[in-house]
Amino acid sequence: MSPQPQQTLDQLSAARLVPVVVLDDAAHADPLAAALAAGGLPVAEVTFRTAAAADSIRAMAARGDMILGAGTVLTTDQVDLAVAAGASYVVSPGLSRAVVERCQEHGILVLPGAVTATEIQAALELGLTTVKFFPAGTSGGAPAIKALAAPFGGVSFVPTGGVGPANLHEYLAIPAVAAVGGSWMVPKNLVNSGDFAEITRLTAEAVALAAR
Ligand SMILES: O=C(O)C(=O)C[C@H](O)[C@H](O)COP(=O)(O)O
Repeated sequence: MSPQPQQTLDQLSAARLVPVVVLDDAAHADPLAAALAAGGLPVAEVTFRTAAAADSIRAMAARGDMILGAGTVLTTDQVDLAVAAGASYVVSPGLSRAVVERCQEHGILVLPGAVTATEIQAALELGLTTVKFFPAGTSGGAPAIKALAAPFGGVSFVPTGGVGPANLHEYLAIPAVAAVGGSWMVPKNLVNSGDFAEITRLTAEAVALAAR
């Protein structure tokens, strides 16, 4: 049984950071999860950009210590695969009614991308109050979120795309920001070369920065 959407959102808000993971090989999933947990961040958004996504989520879920989501979810079939693999939340680059409604049927948290007032209103009409703000950097960044948070007082945002150590604080300082997502602590080259110690170091550094 998946956790309730609010429970998952509370976990992500407490973590403040959501590592966005692209795995070419599900064999890397368990050591990567171990590296993230060792860095103090047992959280991952495993993207459906690769065929290894569902098996990677399954391998990470088997550990029992991860807050696991599926990213780049574009179809209802991917929602079903993600939930069956053990994901407790789903992230989409944009707002798809079909994807949102399938997540709601499963009773799991869904974070669709929304960067305009119109997109946020569409999310509200689907009963959502948290959206992914993607791609954050090229959609106006922190000033855009502040401007949108004014009329949409009850909405919270998870900015992702172009977020890193240099601008993390601009986003986390905004009360409407629940957490930020990013791939900077899990670079693909380190995953593929098996340098999990460096991933733990980058993760611990990110956790320390977010706590400041
Ligand atoms: O398409 C999706 O649903 C995604 O998951 C997009 C990723 O969240 C961002 O591409 C990560 O952005 P960077 O941290 O700048 O690498």
